[in-house]
Amino acid sequence: MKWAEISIQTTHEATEAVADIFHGLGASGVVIEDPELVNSYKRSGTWDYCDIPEAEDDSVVTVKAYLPADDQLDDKLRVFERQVDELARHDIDKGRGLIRLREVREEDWANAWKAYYHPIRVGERLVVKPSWQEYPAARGDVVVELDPGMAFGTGTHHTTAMCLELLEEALRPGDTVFDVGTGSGILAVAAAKLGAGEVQAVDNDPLAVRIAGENVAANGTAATVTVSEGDLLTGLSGRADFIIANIIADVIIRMAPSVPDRLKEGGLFLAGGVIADRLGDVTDAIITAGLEVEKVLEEGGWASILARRGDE
Ligand SMILES: C[S@@+](CC[C@H](N)C(=O)[O-])C[C@H]1O[C@@H](n2cnc3c(N)ncnc32)[C@H](O)[C@@H]1O
Repeated sequence: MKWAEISIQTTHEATEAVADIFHGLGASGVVIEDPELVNSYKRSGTWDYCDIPEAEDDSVVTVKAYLPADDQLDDKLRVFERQVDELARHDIDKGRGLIRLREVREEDWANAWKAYYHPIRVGERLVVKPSWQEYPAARGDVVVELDPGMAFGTGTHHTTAMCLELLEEALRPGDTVFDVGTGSGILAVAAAKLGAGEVQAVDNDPLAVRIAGENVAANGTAATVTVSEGDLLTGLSGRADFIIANIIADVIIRMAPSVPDRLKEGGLFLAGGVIADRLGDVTDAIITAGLEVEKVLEEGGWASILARRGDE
């Protein structure tokens, strides 16, 4: 089968929205090439090997997707261009917006994203590594082995990394955790490995549910983590000590009012996926819902918020 690789040069801010547009067009794979992340990992020395050259302008992110090169391709391209232009209506800057098209063989793209994925250390103890790479674990390391496939969440994105850091810092052994928008399952698996007693993970994308289930099993955490398809907190049972939602600002704002009722007294809410410009809106929504903001992390234009439900 012939495939078309469509790539667009865009901004950090527009990356997720562009990836969503590609997914909406039925893309079988979306690859995000973020030179800022690559450069920061190369400089930090956490990658043992990397054949990606250092980028001169690390503000330009390339998002690539793969679509069948069939008679619907032209129509899909037109829809893609229109939807990217419409991002401006949501105050999202598409940046250069340069779109390229090339034909590729299936075997080329199926593994394209792997070049960008190496073991990384997050926080004090967590190490996230792809299954095909060896990592000699040091004493005390908590290793999460992860093949994200086409689901979001390798740990290299700022939002995931900050959530992992805050999770490691604040999770208590035995906690019940809800992971809303689990993607690859990375935070759910990390929570289980950090000692959570029970993790209920949910995503509204069936592909993510399948991939998260595979990662949960591959990490030997299936006794602790359940993964199901669902919208936000609906479908999750009981109350949690720790609710994580690494999604996007608008979705967090939408779910905030229902969070306190689903948290035990003193429980924590960790919200990620918030672009820095929307931090104020999201913290307002969290405070209005009745939670106390305890900590905010900001990195690479993204923010994560840790908030607590006080005692009654
Ligand atoms: C940015 S990814 C985060 C993935 C992973 N938790 C991480 O931290 O890397 C957000 C995920 O939220 C899911 N999502 C978006 N809206 C949702 C909703 N209303 N209910 C459940 N999941 C949702 C998406 O499908 C996607 O997998």
